[in-house]
Amino acid sequence: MTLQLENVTKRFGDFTAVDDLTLTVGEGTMYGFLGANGAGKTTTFRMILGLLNANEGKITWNNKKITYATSPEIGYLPEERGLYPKMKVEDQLIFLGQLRGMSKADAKSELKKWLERMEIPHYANKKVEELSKGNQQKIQVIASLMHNPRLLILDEPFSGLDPVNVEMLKKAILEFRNQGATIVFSSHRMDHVEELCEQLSIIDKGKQIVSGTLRDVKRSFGKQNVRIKSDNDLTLLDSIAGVTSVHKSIEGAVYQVESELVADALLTEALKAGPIRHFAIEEPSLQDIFIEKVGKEHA
Ligand SMILES: Nc1ncnc2c1ncn2[C@@H]1O[C@H](COP(=O)(O)OP(=O)(O)OP(=O)(O)O)[C@@H](O)[C@H]1O
Repeated sequence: MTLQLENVTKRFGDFTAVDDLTLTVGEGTMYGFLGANGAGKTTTFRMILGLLNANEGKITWNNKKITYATSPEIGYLPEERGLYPKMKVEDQLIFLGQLRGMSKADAKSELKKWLERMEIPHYANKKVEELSKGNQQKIQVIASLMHNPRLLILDEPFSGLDPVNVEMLKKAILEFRNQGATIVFSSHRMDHVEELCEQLSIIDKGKQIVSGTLRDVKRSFGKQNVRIKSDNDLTLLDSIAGVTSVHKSIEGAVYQVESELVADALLTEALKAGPIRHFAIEEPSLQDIFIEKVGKEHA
């Protein structure tokens, strides 16, 4: 059960929102789809779901085009709210479950399970508009998962959720992954992507600028971070050749470096200033990679 996008392009008039995008997401894979605001993520999701037609290229799920007939296999969590504010939670979820091919009885029993799992069973008979933003997001999450889809397209799934609910949702998504579902999700939270995704793409102005496994993306970035905790003045370290950026904090600083030789030079210089409390060479974070790649493209 593979999702495949081949040379997909979407134009709105003269404007190209998605430009020649190719990617493959295999069964049991969690795929991070990253990009700055307006990069083309939601447009891509809408094309995958058949809500928008691509101008060029081909999109297939399990070697077939996604159509209304495929809809029971697909769970889509849109970024914008897609619930009826005046409708009761239970009625809403039954309605949405039925649209995904569930019987009324199945929808009823599944929604009950999910409301309990998400720790909001007492909201079943409330109108959606009476719920907080985060709880509305949980209802939307339930609507996208309750029919047990095999392909999950999640647009900013953690948006508006508190840390406890973020963990609850991560656990649920991971269970789907472990049962072999194919999952694509967008997020502006790089730490979530780093924690959950084996593979990822970064798109910028519709173009794919990075793609691959998390490990390969980090390796090919080429730079590392050196973290030093010290109570001494480390200003002299900022100008060492090969230091490409510096982030200072109360505890010390993190230096992005081009090689381990530069890390040696930083250690030597830091010790000249006095004792240090911590020294570590770390792999770059996805946040570092995103900021450098997307930032450079914008420059
Ligand atoms: N129906 C439309 N008509 C014209 N332009 C559109 C339309 N839909 C999207 N766009 C444009 O296409 C670009 C990509 O938008 P899209 O919503 O896919 O970005 P995104 O990556 O999801 O952004 P965000 O992170 O802000 O949600 C934007 O410049 C947007 O203005």
